[in-house]
Parts: sequence; structure tokens; C-alpha cells
Amino acid sequence: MPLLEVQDIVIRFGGVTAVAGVSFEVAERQICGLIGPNGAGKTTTFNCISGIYRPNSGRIVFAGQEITGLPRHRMTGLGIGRTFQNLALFRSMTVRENVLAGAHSSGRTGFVASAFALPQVRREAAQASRRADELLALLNLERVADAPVTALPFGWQKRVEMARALISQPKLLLLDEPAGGLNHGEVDDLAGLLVDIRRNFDLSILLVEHHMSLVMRVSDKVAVLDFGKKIADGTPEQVRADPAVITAYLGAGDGHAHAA
Ligand SMILES: Nc1ncnc2c1ncn2[C@@H]1O[C@H](COP(=O)(O)OP(=O)(O)OP(=O)(O)O)[C@@H](O)[C@H]1O
Repeated sequence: MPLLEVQDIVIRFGGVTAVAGVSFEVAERQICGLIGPNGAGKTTTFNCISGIYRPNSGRIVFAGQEITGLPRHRMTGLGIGRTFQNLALFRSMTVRENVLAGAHSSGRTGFVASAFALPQVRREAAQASRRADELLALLNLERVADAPVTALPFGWQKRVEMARALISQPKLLLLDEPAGGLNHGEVDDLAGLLVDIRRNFDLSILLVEHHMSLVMRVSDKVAVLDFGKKIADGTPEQVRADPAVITAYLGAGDGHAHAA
């Protein structure tokens, strides 16, 4: 059974059909790239999976359960974590506090238990703290753990966001342009990190990304969108050689063609 099934979703904004019947699957422990020229519908599809938009039609099934149209605050509890293209960190907090903030939405104890600091709450807090330490180490953020997050370079802030998503132990991690704004060396590090994350956390990753060499390097499979439709779906080698993909990128004339 696939972990994520996107079945024929359609998303319209007024007169614009941003996504016109897209289907694809992400298997357990798979890294799936979602690519396409500008305006192809990648972010809209992504926002639908993470509960920001509700599709006009079609279904989204996660771990066998239909999640179509569920609000985004339910997604973390179900096992879907995400990062944002333009970062959504708490700017007044330290790196560690930002990572721990991701754990709060996944705690099992309720409001009353928290208010009275019951033992279970203390246990959860201790667990979250241990997980934060592990993540800070894995993502090479130990030395800056107590620094204000805004003092970090952009590439590092992206890793903080990834740690915040991982602390809730998602089964599916949605990454929106994680390589955006990174330099060459940082993109190389990111490629290694994504593979490490999949191995260490036993999860699947859906990656929306313009950085073609990164996508082709880390993905087990790639789905390609163009004008709101899926035009190809397969291994990086299959997709790279697909005439429809080559035409879509050459036709787009947006500078990404060289990388396809
Ligand atoms: N909120 C919105 N209101 C109206 N139209 C929108 C909205 N969001 C997206 N669109 C339109 O839907 C289409 C798909 O946009 P989307 O952002 O999903 O593409 P994309 O593949 O992520 O592009 P990019 O790579 O440039 O981020 C575009 O034509 C876009 O202008």
C-alpha cells in the first residue's frame, strides 16, 4: 500500500485551473521529487496535501485514511510534516526553542494536564528535549542551539525548519524548495542530509524543487507537472529522457532547461 495517494485532484482559483486532475503515489521510505516549469501547479498540489487548500475534486489518501480537505493543524498529528519555501520560523526564539516548538503540536497530553504539569507532561517534555538534542546533532546545529534563529545564515535556518518538522516524527516530510537560496556547497550537503534523514527516521519525502540536479540525485522517483497536468512519472533516468519533459522545459524558456 502506498503511503500517500493523490487521486485525480483538481484545484481552481476563480477562472484559473491550477491543477487539472493530477494523480501520483509516494511509497513508504521513498523520496519523490515533484518538478515542473514555473506555474505548473507544484506548490498548489503541495498545499492541498498539507491541508492549506481543499481540492475542488479528487481524493488524497494517507496511510490508508482519506485526508482530503482536513485542516492543516490535523496533519502533524497524522504524521505529515512540512517546511515552507520562505521559512516560517519564530523569529524571536533560539534555534533550540524553534525545534522544540514543533513537538508541542504532537504531544498527547491535553490542556488541563499541561496546566497542572502532571508527570506525563514532564515525561513528554523530557522526551522532546532528547529528540531535539539528537536532531540538532544530526543537522549540525549543536553549536548554534542557543543562538537566536535570526542570527543564522538562510541555509542554516532552513535546517532549523527541517528539524522542527522532524521532531514530531512524521511518516511523510513535505519539503517546499529546500534548495532555494542555497549555494553549491550547501546543496551538496542538503543532498546527503535528505538521504540520511530518510535512513534515520524511516520516512518518505515529497520534494518540490527547481534545483534539478538535486532532485535527480536524491529521488527514487519523480513526477513532472506542466500546466496543471502530470506529464511524466518514473525514475530520474526515465523522466530525464522523456520527450514530453524535455519539450516542457525547453518551451518554458525559464532557465531550467539546462538542468533537465
Ligand atoms: N491563490 C491563487 N490564486 C489564483 N491563482 C493562483 C493561486 N495560486 C496559484 N495560482 C495559479 O495557479 C497556477 C499554478 O501555480 P503554482 O504556484 O502551483 O505553480 P508552481 O508549479 O508551484 O510554480 P513555481 O515553480 O513558479 O512556484 C499558476 O498559473 C498560478 O498563477
